[in-house]
Amino acid sequence: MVYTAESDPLCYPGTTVLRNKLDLTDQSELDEFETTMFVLRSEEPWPEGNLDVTHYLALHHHLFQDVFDWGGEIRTIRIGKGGNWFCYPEFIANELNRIFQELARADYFEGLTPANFAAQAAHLLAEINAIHPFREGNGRTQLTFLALLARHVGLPFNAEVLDRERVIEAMIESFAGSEQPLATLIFDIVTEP
Ligand SMILES: Nc1ncnc2c1ncn2[C@@H]1O[C@H](COP(=O)(O)OP(=O)(O)OP(=O)(O)O)[C@@H](O)[C@H]1O
Repeated sequence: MVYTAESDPLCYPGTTVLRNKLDLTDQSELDEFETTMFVLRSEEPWPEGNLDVTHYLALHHHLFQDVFDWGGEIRTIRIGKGGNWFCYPEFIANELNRIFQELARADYFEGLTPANFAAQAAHLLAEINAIHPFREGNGRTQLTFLALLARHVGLPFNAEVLDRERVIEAMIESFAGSEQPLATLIFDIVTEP
């Protein structure tokens, strides 16, 4: 996805194409490579972990290890999308720790009704999106982590509900302070069709 970014050492000079392991300098070729590898890696078993920051970073590393050298690493430049600036890099580690401590304190959403799970998971995802820890691959890591959480609490994860436009709209609304569309989307994902 195209970002508002400062001059970016992770890109090939004079372009907005991220340096990658195949040295593809054409954005559409990189997109295709990224998608292929993401799909392959997401069909493999995901890294084991404790639903904490380390686990979240390991998940991103797993999904993007074939494409970028910095899979699982926190970004170091400021980025935004559509006029929304995400967390400044110097605060990302602390913010991630804070939000994942909240998740632990909430017992990883165990034992909640689907509606309550959806509301709490919407808040978690909205926070993680506002932090946007990685230079790329945030949306896909968010949704993979949501699938992990649903599995952890024994709820289904109906991936066919994931309409791209609906996800992005709900995320943008959550950034603006309204988490309800995201909660409704997650409710639809974790309840049987
Ligand atoms: N204007 C915006 N404000 C806040 N969040 C946004 C905005 N536009 C998109 N997003 C969210 O940012 C995330 C996408 O981030 P990023 O591009 O790093 O992830 P990706 O996995 O590479 O891409 P995608 O999720 O689009 O496949 C998604 O959760 C998306 O909903």
